[in-house]
Amino acid sequence: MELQKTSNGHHDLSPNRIPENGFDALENMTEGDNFLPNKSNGKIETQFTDFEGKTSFRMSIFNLSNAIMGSGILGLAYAMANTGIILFVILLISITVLSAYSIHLLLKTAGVVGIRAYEQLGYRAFGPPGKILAACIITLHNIGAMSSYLFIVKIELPHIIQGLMELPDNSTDWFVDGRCLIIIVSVTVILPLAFMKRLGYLGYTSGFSLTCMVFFLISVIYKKFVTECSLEHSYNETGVTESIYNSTDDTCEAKFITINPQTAFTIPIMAFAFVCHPEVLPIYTELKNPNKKRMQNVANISIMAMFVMYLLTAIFGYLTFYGKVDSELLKMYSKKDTLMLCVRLAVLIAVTLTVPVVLFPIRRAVLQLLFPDKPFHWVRHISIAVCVLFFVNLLVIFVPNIRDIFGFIGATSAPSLIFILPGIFYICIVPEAQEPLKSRPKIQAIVFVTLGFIFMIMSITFIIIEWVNGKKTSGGH
Ligand SMILES: NC(=O)C[C@H](N)C(=O)O
Repeated sequence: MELQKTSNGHHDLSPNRIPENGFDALENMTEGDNFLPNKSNGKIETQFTDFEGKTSFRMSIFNLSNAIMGSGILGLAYAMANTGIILFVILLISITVLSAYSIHLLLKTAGVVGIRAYEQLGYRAFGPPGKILAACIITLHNIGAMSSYLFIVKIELPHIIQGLMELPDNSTDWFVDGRCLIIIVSVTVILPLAFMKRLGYLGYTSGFSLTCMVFFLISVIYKKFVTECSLEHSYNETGVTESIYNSTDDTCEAKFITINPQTAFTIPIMAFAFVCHPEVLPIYTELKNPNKKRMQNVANISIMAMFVMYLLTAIFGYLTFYGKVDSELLKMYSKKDTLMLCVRLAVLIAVTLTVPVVLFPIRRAVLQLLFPDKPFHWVRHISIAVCVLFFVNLLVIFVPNIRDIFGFIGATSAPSLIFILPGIFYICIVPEAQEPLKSRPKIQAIVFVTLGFIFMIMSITFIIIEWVNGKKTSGGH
């Protein structure tokens, strides 16, 4: 689709010129595009004319909640075991509030310039390097998130099939080989959903994915009440159930505050669990009757709902297994238990249905980097999805441990996406005339960015120390 060029060579996106297919216009959008500055109350607000969204408020909440909710939830009980209940609650509340504030910064910045693409905000702030940086961080982060989801499929699906078919644990058939199974799931479920032209179409699968997670939460709560601590059984690698507690151990006691070497992973795990920022602007682009307040409401409702689910899962998961809880909560439940078999299946469905949502921003980033001026084309749309999924499949086949993914991504790209980039974009893009550098919102944003850097440096340092020590104590394995 051709957009009319203005006299200065930029695309004209004025309301009189709303293209028939706004989505193409968004894909076509280049750095020099004009938007409509609209001065009201002395503030420069820009109307979005790039794309006329059709996704309802409710579907947008489902999509954003689905983007937030993923494998991060499985690591939260482990985080609580390594911080204690009080410290965990304080940290979780802080990350929730900061995450919502970060979305406020993103939406406000997008409103000022009239662009609803993370990479384009990078461009407005720092030119081409800013755009490349934003695209790379989004790609890195979302590939990490997708890998962690497929990792769960690789580990859990064989157990479910073995349990349902009552096969012995040492069976070597191809249909209980996690590597084959992720390829089958990728081709039959994920790829068709990833081929959808719009994120809005995934609202129904996102709603279903959230329902599966609610079932998971209810089961975790139920298990806490039917499991006696001293009789608790843990599923181990050989499939033999065994008591995980001994009388000299105090692991049946809940700790209120704990600090140990694994505490280093807490902030990265929580930060990872709340990342949804690459999906916020694409969801905003497709929202019906978009304005900042409406999108902020979508974000606040989604974040609050996920906060409640995260808190309950962490508390009840921790109070079931206490200090022995694994970094992947599901590993703690017996695989002979039919209820937990269904729960595993539900989590697996939930994370599988999240993969296409997380893939959308990667494709957008790749398109913005490699084909910035090209109109929408099915071949590009499909081939990027195929390549990304192929790469992620390869990665998952070689990933050693899910905790390392949480730790690494949580420590690097998560603070960048939540704190550093939205804050820096806000400071650079919102004009001095509208908000001077010494105004309260700008100072807040500066503090926010500084906090992000502190989190990032602290987490990376702790994790490196933990890895080095861990290697030493385990004889380098
Ligand atoms: N969307 C993401 O990047 C990760 C997601 N917040 C999770 O917990 O898995």
